[in-house]
Amino acid sequence: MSRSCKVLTISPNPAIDLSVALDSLQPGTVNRATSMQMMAAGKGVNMARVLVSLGHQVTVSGFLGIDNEAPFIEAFAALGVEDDFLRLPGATRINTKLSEAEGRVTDINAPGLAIDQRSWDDLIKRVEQQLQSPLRRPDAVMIGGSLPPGVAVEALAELIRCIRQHDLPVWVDTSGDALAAAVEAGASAVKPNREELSEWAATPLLDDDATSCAAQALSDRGHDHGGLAHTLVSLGAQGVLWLARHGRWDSRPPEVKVTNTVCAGDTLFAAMLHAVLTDMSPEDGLRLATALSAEAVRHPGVGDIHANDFHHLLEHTRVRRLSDAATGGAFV
Ligand SMILES: O=P(O)(O)OC[C@H]1O[C@](O)(CO)[C@@H](O)[C@@H]1O
Repeated sequence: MSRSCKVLTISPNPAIDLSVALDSLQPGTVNRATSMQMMAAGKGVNMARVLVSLGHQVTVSGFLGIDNEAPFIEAFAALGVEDDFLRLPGATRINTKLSEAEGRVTDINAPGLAIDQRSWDDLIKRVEQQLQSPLRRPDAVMIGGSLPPGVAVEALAELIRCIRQHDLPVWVDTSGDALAAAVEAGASAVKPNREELSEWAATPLLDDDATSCAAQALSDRGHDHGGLAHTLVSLGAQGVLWLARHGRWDSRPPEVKVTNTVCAGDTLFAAMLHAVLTDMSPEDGLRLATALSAEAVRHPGVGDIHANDFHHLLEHTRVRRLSDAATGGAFV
């Protein structure tokens, strides 16, 4: 049993995910679903699920609308996490995920509840209270997802700087201007996928070398701002590229039947934080996170470490250490 840590996850813009399974999506026609499922979600909530399954004590925070908070309250009770979400009038957004039999997923993510400056200031105060409390102070903070309407990227930067001033690592999974702002504000780790990295680099990433160069540029930019100990690039079935201060690795999961990719990235990021907090070897940590993320794509929701064949997935996940100059070499 590895060490249990305290983690705070913050979801400025959580969501109820409506996962709709269909044989194949025919836009502009009536489509019949084969199944439907609703789940309290958003990146911070999903990451909390993974961290709890890996044995950590988690507090969840962010903003929830009081009109439809029930699925969140149920989920938090089932998980055994501390609920520190601020409540606001209105409803939390519903994000629709259309997953086709062949594994393609179409996301329709709503904008979310508008947040005013006062509410954002309240969130920062609430977070600071936890960071200052000797009993509740976390070992790390994760911030996940898009920014809700009314929240500018400068506000995210302020939150990150506040957490860094308390000398805590802050892992941020976001995209677009918010990703750039997070890096400049000193985020400790980020996890763009290829498209998000391409947007940050403002260039198409047509091959592995271009992806690797852009990841290095992002990592260097983070170092210049005193943060980014970890840059993780999630590459879907191709695996993960990981640039850390102490080396570079990549990984490749075994082939799995893809049913729903929605929570793969959240699973990967949270499992990597677990690996770092519990001092796993880089190879074992990246193998675990990659395998768990592969497990996640087989169904809606996050990866399940208790899946019957998880050991098989783990054994068939390849990890290799990369030299500083190259991406070649044999998988170990
Ligand atoms: O905040 P964003 O970028 O709209 O993403 C939210 C979505 O991301 C997820 O957390 C999956 O990564 C979904 O549960 C959720 O609907």
